[in-house]
Amino acid sequence: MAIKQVVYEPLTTDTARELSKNLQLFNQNDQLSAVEIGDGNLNLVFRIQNVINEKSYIIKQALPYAKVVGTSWPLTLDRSRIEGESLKRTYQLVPELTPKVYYSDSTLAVTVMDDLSHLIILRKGLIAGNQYPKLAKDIGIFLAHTLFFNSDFGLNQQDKKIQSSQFINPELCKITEDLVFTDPFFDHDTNNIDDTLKLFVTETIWADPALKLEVAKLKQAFLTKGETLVHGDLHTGSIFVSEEETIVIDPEFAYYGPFGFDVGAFIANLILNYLAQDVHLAVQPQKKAEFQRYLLDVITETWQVFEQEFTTLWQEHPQDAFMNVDGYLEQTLQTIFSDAIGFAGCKVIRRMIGLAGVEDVESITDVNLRNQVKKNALTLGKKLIVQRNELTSIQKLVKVVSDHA
Ligand SMILES: Nc1ncnc2c1ncn2[C@@H]1O[C@H](COP(=O)(O)OP(=O)(O)O)[C@@H](O)[C@H]1O
Ligand SMILES: CSC[C@H]1O[C@H](OP(=O)(O)O)[C@H](O)[C@@H]1O
Repeated sequence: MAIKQVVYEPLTTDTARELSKNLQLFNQNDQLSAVEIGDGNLNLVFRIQNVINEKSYIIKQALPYAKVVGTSWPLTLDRSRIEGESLKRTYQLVPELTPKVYYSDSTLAVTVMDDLSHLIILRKGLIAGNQYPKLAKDIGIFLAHTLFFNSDFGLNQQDKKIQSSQFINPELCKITEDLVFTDPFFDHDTNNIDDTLKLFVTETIWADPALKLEVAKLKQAFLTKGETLVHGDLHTGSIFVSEEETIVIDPEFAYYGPFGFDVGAFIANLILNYLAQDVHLAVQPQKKAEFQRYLLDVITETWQVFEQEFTTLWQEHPQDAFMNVDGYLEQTLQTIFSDAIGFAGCKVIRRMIGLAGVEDVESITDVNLRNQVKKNALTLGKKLIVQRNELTSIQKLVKVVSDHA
């Protein structure tokens, strides 16, 4: 094993290659290639590969600032520790859906994990119009097992308190509090709004007090509901897929938060792809209808699998004396569902007008067509937030999406 690094410094391809040899991931004489492949908003990601036998690893390193903005936005390196610890905990619960961590160092802020380059990032796969038959089942299972077994329902309640203290993540939570729950709902300078969309945003979002009241409640839930260890950023860019595999990466926003948060993030990003397909597949109406149907089926099946699996875990692994009380499970699931819809609405809106848009929509080059998708998303996001307590079944949610024009 390597001698522990005592000073932080950002890796280069050369030092990343050297680190992988020091960690004995490879033999000293192996010829290695090293490439920085990070395309996310925050971190460096190096792929190190033996050029002869093609064995490879990923070294992810946090930078002391937010890469998308630059050094003017300092950011804690502790997010790397959180990500490593979250991946390890998740691997205990759902190993087939999580990359294995081989090494982590909180000083150097690195996590060494499986290379998943044989898979594709879900967002890219969906933009290309690909369907993934295992996706809904896998994410439903992922959500049920991680959310249940890290909560007071499925984890010894003393152990849960101790575990929650390892996932205090104030700086990354603040990013979400600002970028998801606050800035998009005001005329804030972090927002990224085309001039031609500003009037619509002003009238539809910023001037709607009823919407703001509901967002305030959802933000309060994010701030105070320490129910379970959530991934914290479960968008379609955080999921690797193929026809056979689904692997969830990038839990640096993990913290003890509301059950519905990850469910809502996943649904929101499927909805954004759904709306963007109005443009991407405009010239193939039949394929568009079929693909959008597929996306709605993924939303439906994910929730149904989550609900069934959560119910089974609740019945088979209860940690609380009240869990066999009539109606408790049903009420818990209903609250998770309405929270999830509200969070989904906030996430849809933030990706349309806040910092850090999504490729599904930003890749639409015609500004008028892009704005039309954004307007649809903003009004649908609003509906989800305001109507979340009336949308009491997955069928009702899917109908709101498919009826939305
Ligand atoms: N384990 C991995 N295997 C292969 N590629 C990866 C892996 N982890 C990350 N990547 C690549 O790096 C990109 C950014 O990774 P991500 O964890 O999302 O970084 P960030 O935290 O900056 O968003 C991913 O979109 C993917 O292309
Ligand atoms: C300044 S961070 C913006 C945004 O980036 C994160 O996503 P990712 O790193 O996975 O692309 C997260 O969603 C943050 O809200």
